[in-house]
Amino acid sequence: MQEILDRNRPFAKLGNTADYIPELAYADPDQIGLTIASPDGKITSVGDCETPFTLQSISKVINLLVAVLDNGPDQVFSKVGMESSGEPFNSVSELESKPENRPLNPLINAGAIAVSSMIHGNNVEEQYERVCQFISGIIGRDNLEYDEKVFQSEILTGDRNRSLAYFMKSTGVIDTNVEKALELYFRLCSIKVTCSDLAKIGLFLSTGGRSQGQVVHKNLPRAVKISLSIMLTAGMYNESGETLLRSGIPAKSGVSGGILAAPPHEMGIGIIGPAINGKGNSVAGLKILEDISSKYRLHIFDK
Ligand SMILES: NC(=O)CC[C@H](N)C(=O)O
Repeated sequence: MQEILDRNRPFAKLGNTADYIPELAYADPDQIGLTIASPDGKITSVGDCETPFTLQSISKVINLLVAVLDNGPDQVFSKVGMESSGEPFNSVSELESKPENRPLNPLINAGAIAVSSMIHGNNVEEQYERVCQFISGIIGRDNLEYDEKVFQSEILTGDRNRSLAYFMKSTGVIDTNVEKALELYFRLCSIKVTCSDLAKIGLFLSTGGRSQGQVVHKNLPRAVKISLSIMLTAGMYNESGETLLRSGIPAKSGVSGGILAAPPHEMGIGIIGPAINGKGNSVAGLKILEDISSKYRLHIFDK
């Protein structure tokens, strides 16, 4: 693992920290960390895995799981599609051109905002707490919090997301209060995690939704299967096809530079590298994922 990390460290120089969310620009572009969680419970980390970062779009996977458990897949996918995307993650034109204006999938911004709005709860606080409890149950710590500065930064500058959300309200995809839906979405994107948290979530997904060997909700295996399928085809936005070719692992990126990966039945992987490329994916992180895939023969078509 150390060798893979060191070999790929220089790739960070080819990327930049996200600056469209101003607060994210302060991250250290040279931070690189990697954690693997094995099915026997062993957690192995190399590099800078202590510094927390915000979940950003990785939260979209969790939100999808909770929304599917809350509403059932039929209801969720009556509002949001399940296709992969050739457009940037915050594309407006794509949303406008789709039949019934349904977002293409739950992992692009429009789809994720719509999915968040379907999470049960009487108010944003309750919805947020339910998602946090879900994550806490997986990672085994209940002191989760969100980064207030990143959250405020997104609230202040998130007009592209706001326009996606208001458009979806106008077409009936969102049928709750738009500002509340956005507040929840931004809060969930701002939850602070570490590489080992991501690796534990990855392990949970790769084992079909088990925590300590137990399936904690009878509908989880189905919800996990749905999430992994969409991560495989759309988890890296308009770089998902190339990532599928190179790594072949269900994975989800975030603009803070995190990558969550879940090779089925194998392990959970958490990676951080805040220097991202133009498609919003960690440059060194993608390289590390590819090397791990080849080292441990994790490509789904290697089997
Ligand atoms: N790709 C991402 O991580 C995007 C998430 C970010 N919070 C946004 O909405 O723009």
